[in-house]
Amino acid sequence: GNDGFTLDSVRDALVREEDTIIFGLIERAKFPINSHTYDENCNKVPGFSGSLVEFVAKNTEAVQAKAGRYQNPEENPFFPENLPPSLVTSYPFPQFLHAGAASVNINKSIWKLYFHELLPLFVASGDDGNYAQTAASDLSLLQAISRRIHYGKFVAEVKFRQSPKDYEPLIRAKDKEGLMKLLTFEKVEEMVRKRVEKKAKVFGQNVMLDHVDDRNKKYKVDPSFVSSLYKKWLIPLTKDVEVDYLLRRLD
Ligand SMILES: C=C(O[C@@H]1C=C(C(=O)O)C=C[C@H]1O)C(=O)O
Repeated sequence: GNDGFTLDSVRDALVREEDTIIFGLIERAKFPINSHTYDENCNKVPGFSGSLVEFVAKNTEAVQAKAGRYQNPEENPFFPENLPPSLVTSYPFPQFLHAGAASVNINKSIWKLYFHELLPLFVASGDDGNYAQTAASDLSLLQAISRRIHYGKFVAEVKFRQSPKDYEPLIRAKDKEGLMKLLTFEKVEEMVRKRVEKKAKVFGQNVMLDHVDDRNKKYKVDPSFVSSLYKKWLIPLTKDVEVDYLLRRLD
């Protein structure tokens, strides 16, 4: 069977993940850039080589791995190297994806994209010393973004099962462009872009008790940044994951 996965259900999961991403952006934007978090020559941890954010991310992932986080095929670690095994009994997650799914992990590029391009676009300059808190909010936002993008595996599996006869020849021919075209729904993408801009306005407004604060509209993250984040990065990367997954689908 389909283990309850349908095109509607996977799209609903992506819609709900938008909330997590937008709240994650709002939470990270509470702090200024705090560049010492990312500089391996600052906040040195004895015995650890790397920046504070790497220290927090690797150690947090290790704890979460032991507690079973990566037993769920929706979750992909940023530092899979040397990750400890789960210490707990696994919940029987449905094995909906093809086995090749495990080798699709673009978190290294997501990590670089986030720190080099995205972060400076939505946080203020400055330093308030909250480096550990900053690293923790970076990681939870990165995890939400990564979950969204890698959910492309589920989207692709649903689409493949709906019309294998359309997908199989393109997969055999390794026709990436043809696959990209077949899995793309422009209308859906346009709705996503509009909805996340609206959510950024609703979630990021200042809530006043006795009046609507519409004189001095200042949102906690810029709604047009959120829509361009989806347009330029999150949607294209989700589709890249869909294509990568499909290319392995008949192995
Ligand atoms: C995720 C899907 O596949 C593609 C990617 C989309 C996205 O990343 O939001 C939206 C529509 C499709 O072009 C989908 O069809 O829902």
